Amino acid sequence: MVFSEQQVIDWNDRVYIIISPEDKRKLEVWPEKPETFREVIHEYSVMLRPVINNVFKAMALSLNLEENCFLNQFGERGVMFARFNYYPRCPRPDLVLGLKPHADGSAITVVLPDREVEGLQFQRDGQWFSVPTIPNALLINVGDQVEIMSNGIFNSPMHRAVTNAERDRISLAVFCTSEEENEIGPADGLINEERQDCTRKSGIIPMTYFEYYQLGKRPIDAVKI
Ligand SMILES: O=C(O)CCC(=O)C(=O)O
Ligand SMILES: [Fe+2]
Repeated sequence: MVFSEQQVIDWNDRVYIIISPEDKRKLEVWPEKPETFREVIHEYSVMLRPVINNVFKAMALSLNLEENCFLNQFGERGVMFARFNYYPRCPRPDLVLGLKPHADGSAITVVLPDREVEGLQFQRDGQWFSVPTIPNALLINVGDQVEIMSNGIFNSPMHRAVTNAERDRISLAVFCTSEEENEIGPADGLINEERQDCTRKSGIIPMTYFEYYQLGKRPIDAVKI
């Protein structure tokens, strides 16, 4: 999305569509080719649901919380936004990023990274670490909504995609974002004397998200107290 002339453009082409719930799909903008696209993406979205449910439950249990507390905030009709990223090889990888540093605005993001070409990096203690390629593995990333639901215990990490001069790279990121009507807040049991509520109750508005992204800011900072 282009908001200003000064904006630094990311080195990637993308298709960005809602894949679930089914009645939110805008099929008129879905690619028609390859011909199997719709069927495969439908199957993928159906099969992701139990994976997502299990991840939310495991996260809640790991904090000794009621198993459905994150899942309920996500909702039966939590939305899956799919972003198909294509990063062409780039003549100046020293100057150009595929995706600028950002944290995801989702609850969790399920990434199907390129099978062979590395490019995704996460930041820790000011340093960037590359995610190794593991064919057919899914990478689950915590987004801002889970940082809020877990009252800051699970961090939504900064990450970026770098470019390279030799090979094109592709990835599919599915942003699992709570049902629009649901207000996100820290789960019961996570607010106590030691750990006060660290965010205002809110969902994160997608338009604000992309504006913040271009400015290199984290939208979650807008809801922090
Ligand atoms: O290209 C990747 O591996 C990750 C993409 C990503 O972080 C995103 O689309 O938000
Ligand atoms: Fe991301």
